[in-house]
Amino acid sequence: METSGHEHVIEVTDLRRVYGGGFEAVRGISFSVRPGEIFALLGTNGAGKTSTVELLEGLAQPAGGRVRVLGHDPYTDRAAVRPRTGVMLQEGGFPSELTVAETARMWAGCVSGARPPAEVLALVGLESKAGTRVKQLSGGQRRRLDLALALLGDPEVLFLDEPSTGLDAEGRRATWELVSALRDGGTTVLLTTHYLEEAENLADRLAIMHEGRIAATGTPAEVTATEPSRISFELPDGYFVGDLPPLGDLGVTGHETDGRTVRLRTRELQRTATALLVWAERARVELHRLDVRSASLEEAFLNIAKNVSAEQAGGLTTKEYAA
Ligand SMILES: Nc1ncnc2c1ncn2[C@@H]1O[C@H](COP(=O)(O)OP(=O)(O)OP(=O)(O)O)[C@@H](O)[C@H]1O
Repeated sequence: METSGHEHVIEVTDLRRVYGGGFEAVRGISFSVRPGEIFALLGTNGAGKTSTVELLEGLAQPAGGRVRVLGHDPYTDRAAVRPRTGVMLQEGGFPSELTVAETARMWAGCVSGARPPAEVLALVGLESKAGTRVKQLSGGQRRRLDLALALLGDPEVLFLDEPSTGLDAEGRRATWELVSALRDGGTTVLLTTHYLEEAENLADRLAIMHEGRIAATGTPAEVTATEPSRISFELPDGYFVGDLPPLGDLGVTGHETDGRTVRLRTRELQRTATALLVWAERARVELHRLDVRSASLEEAFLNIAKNVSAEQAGGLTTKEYAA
């Protein structure tokens, strides 16, 4: 892919966005997206995801910092960037009286070298709705039409703002498969989402935004690894926590008990679980209701949001985990 000699398709450096009333929605964020990568911006409501994506799409000028898409400034060099990008906004806002096919044809007229409208409608599974008026589509079908239109120009870079909001589970999975297939074909994708499962399933790398800043970034596994794994089990009859091997020696970083149930936190899941099972084997006891699991992206997300808020409440600046 030709990226004007740039290794990254999207480069964001110390980006800031300030709205009319002086509100700073994006407070100096940096990240980059490599060719053929799916990068997800996650965040709480009002975190600044849409404000950021609009800057990447060249819809507004940053208050500070720098954006490059395919090596160009998307705002001042819009003519160079726009034909090579596809954009799916949160609200498509199409004339509701037109049919799906008419909408796709109208949109294709605005795109140079557009793919046949029927082809993109088939890609998103809307071919049977070609003759249906847009106002008669369900919310999920409208989202799929938005996606079809973003694909008309066969873009090198695709911006998807909450692509699966309003879709049912099947529609969401179909969208994930399509976006993955586009990535496998070389398209670079930047998406925003509220769905942690979506980021976990789709994203090669992600950034978690909170109150205008990036609180964590990396692969889903790297971000998840910031949280400890958990092991829980029921103490065997006649045993107490003090009968277990010294928990510190097992790599346990914290524990709590609730009646007979013991919950351990560890950053060395395999070592802790193995030591615990070896102990149980030697003691000839069964650990009932044993549950061993890595942290989920959801736990990492909730804790990051909580910790950042707590730091800010304490007057500290947000910790940047950004790589
Ligand atoms: N035009 C505007 N004028 C003033 N403030 C705005 C404007 N647009 C957005 N904001 C504020 O900027 C902040 C970030 O909004 P943004 O829409 O970027 O967040 P988001 O992460 O996309 O949220 P959501 O997940 O709810 O869509 C919010 O506090 C919002 O109220």
